[in-house]
Amino acid sequence: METKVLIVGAGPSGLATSACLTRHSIPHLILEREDCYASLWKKRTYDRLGLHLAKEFCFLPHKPLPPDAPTFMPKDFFLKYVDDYVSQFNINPLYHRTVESASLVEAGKKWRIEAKNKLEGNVEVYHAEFLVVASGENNEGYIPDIKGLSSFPGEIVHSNHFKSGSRYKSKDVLVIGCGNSGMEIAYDLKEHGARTSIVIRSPFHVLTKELVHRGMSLLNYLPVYMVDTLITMLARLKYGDLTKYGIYRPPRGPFAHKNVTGRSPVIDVGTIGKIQNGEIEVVSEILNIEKNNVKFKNGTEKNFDAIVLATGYKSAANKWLKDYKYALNGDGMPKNRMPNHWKGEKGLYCAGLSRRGLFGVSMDAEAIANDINKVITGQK
Ligand SMILES: Cc1cc2nc3c(=O)[nH]c(=O)nc-3n(C[C@H](O)[C@H](O)[C@H](O)COP(=O)(O)OP(=O)(O)OC[C@H]3O[C@@H](n4cnc5c(N)ncnc54)[C@H](O)[C@@H]3O)c2cc1C
Ligand SMILES: NC(=O)C1=CN([C@@H]2O[C@H](COP(=O)(O)OP(=O)(O)OC[C@H]3O[C@@H](n4cnc5c(N)ncnc54)[C@H](OP(=O)(O)O)[C@@H]3O)[C@@H](O)[C@H]2O)C=CC1
Ligand SMILES: O=C(O)C(=O)Cc1c[nH]c2ccccc12
Repeated sequence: METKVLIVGAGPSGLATSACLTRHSIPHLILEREDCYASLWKKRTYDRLGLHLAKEFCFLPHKPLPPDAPTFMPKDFFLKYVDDYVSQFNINPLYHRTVESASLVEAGKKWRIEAKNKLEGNVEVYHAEFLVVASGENNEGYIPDIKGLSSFPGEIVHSNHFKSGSRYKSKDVLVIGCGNSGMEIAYDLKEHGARTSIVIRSPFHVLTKELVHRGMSLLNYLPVYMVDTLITMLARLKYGDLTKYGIYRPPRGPFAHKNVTGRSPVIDVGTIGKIQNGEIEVVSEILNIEKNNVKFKNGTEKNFDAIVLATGYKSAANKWLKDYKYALNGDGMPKNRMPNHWKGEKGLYCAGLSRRGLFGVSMDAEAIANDINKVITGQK
């Protein structure tokens, strides 16, 4: 099948790019491996997830949020907005299509895309002038190489399959990873009566969602270092010294740290209080696992019934994008630096790979559609 633009993935990035292309009347197709759009949000997030960022940073292009949107939206409120977005822009992804390869053909003028149709069991071939990678920076769970992990006889679940702590009442559960997923899952486990421990091995910032909101608003007027100084000071006042729990702040401030490393500050949902009052135990880096027994670098050891790997994600675009070098590096992330990270060569683009959440998604989608429109109209 021939199309002008082919978009891989019907998450917020693919949907936003589709809406922006439609506004330029540019024909396109979206291929999605699942049976629905926004599959990360619908199928691979835990029940209690709500948006950590305020509503002014969490909408898609050309459609404001409804006036009754709360400052911090619950997941279902955001998903209802996405439903309305899809209807308004009449977006019709082709579902059950897993893109398995994409390469340049016809002397570098076209992209040839192969997708497995999971319903029919056959491979479909598409040709497009422009290819947009919108398969997500959270595409695959990252599973670290931890010595002895495979000997663990209990349940091991990655955070993208974790739904709720309700199944773990009175169990000893170890959460590995203390990003936003690990910290919130630890809280959820404790709320459901699990005896919960969390591995903390590197420094990170702890803020409230209100502090992040205030910081992001101030960034419109003040330089990053000033906002960082102010927000870190307010966070210190709120949380006090957390080093006795093994929680250290990185040398850079929270927004500079996000800009440089892509790592978000932990937006506390109540986990810190549970760590401070001893309900959740902090443990150090893992030395090795032997059956149910986990040994930690500080010499302690403990038996666990289940492990949650909240160890982060990776982009898996390089697995299918054979000619990735025109836009991505070896990790499947943009090779160009901001603000031109979304633009590759030979008609290749990437949306939603800049670690800037939905705000970044919207900016990429608009930039990509405008650029494709410029190329097409320039060609005429
Ligand atoms: C737990 C969690 C909470 C988050 N909360 C927030 C938040 O509150 N605010 C915020 O701004 N950001 C948040 N984010 C960041 C999140 O990445 C973005 O909100 C958003 O989902 C990115 O959209 P996307 O379309 O780029 O990627 P995704 O939402 O991951 O969508 C990618 C789509 O591509 C499909 N796909 C992948 N590979 C293929 C293939 N080979 N063939 C066909 N289809 C494919 C997938 O099935 C998926 O539907 C959160 C992320 C996680 C993991
Ligand atoms: N409500 C919301 O808005 C939410 C947003 N998110 C966002 O989704 C994205 C993904 O977050 P998340 O899933 O937390 O992933 P992150 O990549 O942010 O965090 C991964 C964590 O795993 C740790 N880790 C990795 N390997 C090991 C190991 N071998 N041993 C011990 N620890 C290890 C990392 O520690 P180290 O630093 O030492 O490598 C880090 O603490 C982020 O941008 C996050 O902000 C997530 C949840 C909720
Ligand atoms: O939810 C995330 O991790 C995001 O990537 C969203 C985001 C973009 N910029 C930020 C600054 C501070 C905290 C979260 C984010």
